[in-house]
Amino acid sequence: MTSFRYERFATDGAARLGRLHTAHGAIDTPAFMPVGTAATVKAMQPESVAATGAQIVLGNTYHLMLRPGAERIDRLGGLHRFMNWSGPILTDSGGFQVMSLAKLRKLDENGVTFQSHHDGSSHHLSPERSMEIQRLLGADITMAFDECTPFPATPAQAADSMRLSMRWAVRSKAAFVERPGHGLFGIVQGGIYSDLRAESARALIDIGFDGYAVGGLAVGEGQEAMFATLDATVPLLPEDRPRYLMGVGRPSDIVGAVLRGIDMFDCVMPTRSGRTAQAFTRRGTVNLRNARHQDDPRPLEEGCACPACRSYSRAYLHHLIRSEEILGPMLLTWHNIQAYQDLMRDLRAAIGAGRVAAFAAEAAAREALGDI
Ligand SMILES: COC(=O)c1ccc(CCNc2nc3cc4nc(N)[nH]c(=O)c4cc3[nH]2)cc1
Repeated sequence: MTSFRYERFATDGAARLGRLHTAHGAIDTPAFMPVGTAATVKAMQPESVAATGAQIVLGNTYHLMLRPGAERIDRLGGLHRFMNWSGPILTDSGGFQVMSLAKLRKLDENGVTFQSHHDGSSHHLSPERSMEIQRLLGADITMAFDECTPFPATPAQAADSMRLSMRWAVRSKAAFVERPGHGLFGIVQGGIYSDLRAESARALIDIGFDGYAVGGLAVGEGQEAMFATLDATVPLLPEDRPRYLMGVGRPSDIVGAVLRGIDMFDCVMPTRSGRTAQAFTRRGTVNLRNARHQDDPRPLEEGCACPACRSYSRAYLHHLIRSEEILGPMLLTWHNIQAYQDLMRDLRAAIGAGRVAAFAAEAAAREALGDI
């Protein structure tokens, strides 16, 4: 039986090269998790997601509890079977999505009561119910039930919100059912305030988790404040456990966070942007709706191994987008997920070679070139 275990192979400054072992397989870190919110990485078949090199995907408690329902997925064999993904799955715990999507939310010490954004039906989430839902889904990595502190927040507001999340972290840990190869991650809160972040990190370490997420970021604070918060938070986290920065981000966000000791990421950007004709390349983003591509026979990105770059021209991708053909978002999504996985692969290689700072500078210089 696989035990949930993080191995660290090398460090380069604060950056780490590692591997996380779970019941459904191993994840090489630093890793990017494609977002599979409603039991699908939108516009991609699971075998295509695996072909990009992605080893773990993210699912959402909030969306799946509303539709099709956690008990239904459990009856059908769990989320891995349901979505035909045999690798590790991490599920977010629902608090963030409730606050960003649900209607008529009432938050109290016990949890959150809300109306579904689909049909207005009433629902409730608490640390205990969130742990039960993530167990029913069969998540390899369960996230503690927390409140993502809104931005901006005063120090007092951030402190109250963080301390609620810490009380919920205790209840999450108590309700989590330990199983071999399955882990529970705590989530650090505290807004952009270093002292609150330190208090939150200490509280979570005292409770004891299999991994530590940095939450409450990528909420509009900007890259500078995000990096400053990481500088104040990550050094306080145990070195022998994975660190996960939730909801991040653009390539430059990911590179900067890896340099600060983050091991795991998730973001809707590559998938959502792929559906709006935005392609990520090493020379920055490319808007394929732009007429400048209509006669361009070149691939989107030289050297990229994805189907879009191997078999099609920019002119064809532009045509698909303009024609609103379904193949357009499919190919661009695949490319973007491939581009993110290639970035993580390059970061892992650079850390292993002790040259991650040089790699970061080269990547920033390439991105600054802009597309040609
Ligand atoms: C095209 O790209 C986009 O539309 C797009 C939208 C949102 C984000 C930011 C997502 N940010 C974010 N996700 C998050 C998820 C979180 N989950 C929990 N449990 N706790 C948190 O504290 C938390 C913070 C987050 N911050 C990034 C990109």
